[in-house]
Amino acid sequence: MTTFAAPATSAVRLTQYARGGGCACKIPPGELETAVAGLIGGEPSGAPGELMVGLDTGDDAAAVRLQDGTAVLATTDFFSPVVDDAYDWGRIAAANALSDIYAMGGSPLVALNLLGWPRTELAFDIAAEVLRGGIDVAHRAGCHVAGGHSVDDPEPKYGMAVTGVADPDRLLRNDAGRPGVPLTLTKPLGIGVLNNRHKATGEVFPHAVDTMTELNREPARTAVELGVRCATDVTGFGLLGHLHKLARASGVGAVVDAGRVPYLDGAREALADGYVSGGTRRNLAWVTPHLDPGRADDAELLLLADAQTSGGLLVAGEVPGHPVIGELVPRRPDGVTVTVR
Ligand SMILES: Nc1ncnc2c1ncn2[C@@H]1O[C@H](COP(=O)(O)OP(=O)(O)OP(=O)(O)O)[C@@H](O)[C@H]1O
Ligand SMILES: [Mg+2]
Repeated sequence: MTTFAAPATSAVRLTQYARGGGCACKIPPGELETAVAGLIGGEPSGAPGELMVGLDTGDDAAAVRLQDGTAVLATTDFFSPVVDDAYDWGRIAAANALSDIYAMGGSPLVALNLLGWPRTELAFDIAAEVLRGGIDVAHRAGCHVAGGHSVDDPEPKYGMAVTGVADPDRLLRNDAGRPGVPLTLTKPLGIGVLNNRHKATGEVFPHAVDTMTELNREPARTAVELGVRCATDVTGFGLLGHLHKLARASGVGAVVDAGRVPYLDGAREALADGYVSGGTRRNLAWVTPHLDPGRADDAELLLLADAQTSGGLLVAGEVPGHPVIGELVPRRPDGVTVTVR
């Protein structure tokens, strides 16, 4: 029998096992789009449902309309440790995976765990804590957890594949934005810089953990009830990256009022102290050719591009109780999709 010299749960700093962390470890948006470009197009013959949302718009989840008038949603997300605490990491990863279902206007139905674990380096009871966190959040969302898949992996990874349902006529799509509509953001930014500081120093930011474990269920439900048709969630590509994707898919432009964007306490200090992830810098570089920065300086732009993990919804419409941070406008002929003012 193999014996492990793995440290006890409380002694382990899980973020030290991750090269990146959370959604900041996503493949950069430009590289991802190049990699999946060849997958766009072909349709299977005899499929029992109609593909309403597929790869071409890079939306949050796939949507298939069944003949009974239901849309089935499918999405998956997993990443390396974003915080040191195993239970919190599990909760954050599950809230993040479920978020793509909410970002489409749906309700999660059943989730499967996806786990990568360095089994000779980290005790499996730590993985059990991660899974416990995930299940607790899924159950809070009213979602079954009914299986999964686990592999030996040099870097720990956790997430879920989630199936949900939605009304096909009331989806929140990322390509349904229209000029003149206000933009609402339902969680403050700054998760990326605080997580980066946590990884570097071990300081714990409970308010960031609270934000990341909060479900996007209520604002999504409210948006659907109010007749909103366009939204996405703000994750690894940052507000600027996800807004660029939404504006591009919708064929519109977008304006961000930088002074109205909310930030978590400590975010500006973390940025000033240099805790910026490579993912955030890549986000800004990717968006820059399509960005009119106005008078925003580099620090402001880095915060707006900060790679979020389990961030809020970016809704093309008003959601009571959450700040309006800009609006959609007509498309600009010069290729700029996002203007900061
Ligand atoms: N390996 C892959 N094969 C096919 N499609 C992929 C692959 N990786 C990502 N995609 C697709 O690319 C698009 C963008 O992915 P991305 O992960 O940024 O969006 P997302 O699912 O909204 O995730 P999140 O909200 O967690 O950032 C999605 O439509 C996704 O399904
Ligand atoms: Mg998403």
